[in-house]
Amino acid sequence: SYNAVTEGTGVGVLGDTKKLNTYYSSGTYYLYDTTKAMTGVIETRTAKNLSSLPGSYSVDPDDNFNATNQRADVDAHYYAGVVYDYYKNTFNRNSFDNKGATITSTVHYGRNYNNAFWNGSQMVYGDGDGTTFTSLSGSLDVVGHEITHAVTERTAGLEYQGQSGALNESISDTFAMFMDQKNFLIGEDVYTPKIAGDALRSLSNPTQYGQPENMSGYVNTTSDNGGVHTNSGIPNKAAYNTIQSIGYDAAQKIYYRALTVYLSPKSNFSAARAAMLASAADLYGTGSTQYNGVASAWTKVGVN
Ligand SMILES: Cc1cc(C(=O)NCC(F)(F)F)no1
Ligand SMILES: [Ca+2]
Ligand SMILES: [Ca+2]
Ligand SMILES: [Zn+2]
Repeated sequence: SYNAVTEGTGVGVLGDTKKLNTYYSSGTYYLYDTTKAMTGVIETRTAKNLSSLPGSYSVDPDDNFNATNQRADVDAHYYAGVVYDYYKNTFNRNSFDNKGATITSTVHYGRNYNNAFWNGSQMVYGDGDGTTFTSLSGSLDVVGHEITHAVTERTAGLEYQGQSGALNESISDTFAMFMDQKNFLIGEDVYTPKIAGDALRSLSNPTQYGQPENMSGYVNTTSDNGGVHTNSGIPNKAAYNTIQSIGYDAAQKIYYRALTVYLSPKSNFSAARAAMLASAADLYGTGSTQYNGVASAWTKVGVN
């Protein structure tokens, strides 16, 4: 038998059919995408509900990944490709390291695991418990959020605690919005599958899910690395304000330049405002509509 780049099909977490970039070798099809302009590949694996990583390749005998227990694998693979394409097509960034690193995703991690994370080397997704979450790879904004943690790690390196940690979280939520422009919600496709219309977080209305949306509401706590998933509501609202005032394209260019040129490990919210303004000045000039839109976006959330 021979090896070949193939195109398969799959059914995702929400029951939607999609085309997949797969690979044929010795009678088996793999979720192994060699079609991107990278030195590495996009590969998807399964932990088979145990917790050893990276687990074994997700495979299928006929290149139609339509079994119920393959749905999380299908979406992790498909959305990783969407995220790769977003960074390459929008900013000419070649994977999270800008050197074409392989993107490895592992699904079916643990049992009833209600979360997803970047572990420093790869993506990891739980199946959820069916009440709080369904399989977490089923949502582009979750996949975009997690892979953006890898980008942040290789660029600004924002320390994951306190204000820099909340900013780290907000960068991931914000780029998830840039990739998935249908709403300003995070996780709505996989959060509480039995309840319609809710989400894990909202960037337009952080308070709806218990997050502050102004510096006056900053939560000082020791839990969750100093409340990184709570205080992210403040820069998230600033990002929403920015998009509302200058649009997605200018906003994403400003955010990417801030992330890759101006932000650094200990940057706090005030440093973020300065980084965004410096980026807006570089790209559009001080006093430009974009510059002024950024300034007011952050002033409105109490960050100067
Ligand atoms: C509390 C809390 C929220 C998160 C979170 O955002 N996880 C990433 C996501 F992509 F799964 F949403 N983790 O702990
Ligand atoms: Ca969303
Ligand atoms: Ca829900
Ligand atoms: Zn995160």
